[in-house]
Amino acid sequence: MSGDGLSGPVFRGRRRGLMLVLSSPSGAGKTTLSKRLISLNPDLVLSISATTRAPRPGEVEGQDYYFMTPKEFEEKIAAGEFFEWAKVFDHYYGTPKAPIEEALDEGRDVVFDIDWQGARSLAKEAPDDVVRVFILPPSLALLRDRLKKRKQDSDDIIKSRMNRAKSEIEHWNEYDYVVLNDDFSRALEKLSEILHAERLKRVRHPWLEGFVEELMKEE
Ligand SMILES: Nc1ncnc2c1ncn2[C@@H]1O[C@H](COP(=O)(O)OP(=O)(O)OP(=O)(O)O)[C@@H](O)[C@H]1O
Ligand SMILES: Nc1nc2c(ncn2[C@@H]2O[C@H](COP(=O)(O)O)[C@@H](O)[C@H]2O)c(=O)[nH]1
Repeated sequence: MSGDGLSGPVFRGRRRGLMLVLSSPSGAGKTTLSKRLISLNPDLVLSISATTRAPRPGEVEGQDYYFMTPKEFEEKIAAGEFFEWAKVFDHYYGTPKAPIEEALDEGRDVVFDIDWQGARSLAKEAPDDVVRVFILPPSLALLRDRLKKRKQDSDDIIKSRMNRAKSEIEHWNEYDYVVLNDDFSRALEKLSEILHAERLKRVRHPWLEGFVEELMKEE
């Protein structure tokens, strides 16, 4: 795990990966932030969610989402294939379990772009591994502007996302960190700092116990 300061060649691979969960009202910038964070951190992978909503222009199957019908989604729920799932804006969204478990076991960190329901479920499922960050927009007026300028949703969809913004923001204090995405570079820098500090946490380095035990045997 490069870049965490505790993982020279001797310790490489001994840290368990962490789950960096980003939530925000729609349009606050979590997708853009998570993609930039990943481009700066090769050890970081994005959790690709499944959804029953239609693809937006330019969205690619398997890169942005796994797009599926409600029937396919419900079959996967029944088969226990999701780490968590929720209904957001009247569509199903869910986190496939297998790729996440594989990445964490390999000691890789995973970023999640999910709503407050998903964040709550993941924190319950894996309290030691989850780090929750809430992204706030500078104002609701600027949030609406960003959704409009993104040019990917109809006016009706933008309206329904704005209607839901306050009920997402209401959950801000369930999160470990809150980042205000006013200036993009500054928000990205704060997110990077959170990631790097969290990587250093004692609990993420189980090898330390054995290391200190050996250290204490020395005269
Ligand atoms: N700090 C910023 N200043 C101005 N525009 C921004 C900033 N951060 C992101 N944006 C722009 O705002 C729009 C919405 O960002 P993004 O799609 O990342 O939001 P999101 O939170 O992932 O939304 P959704 O939940 O709908 O997927 C994009 O066009 C993005 O380029
Ligand atoms: N609980 C989950 N929420 C998810 C997941 N994937 C995405 N989302 C959230 O849904 C809304 C809408 O996303 P959009 O791509 O249609 O704009 C947004 O808040 C996402 O964070 C998931 O797997 N689980």
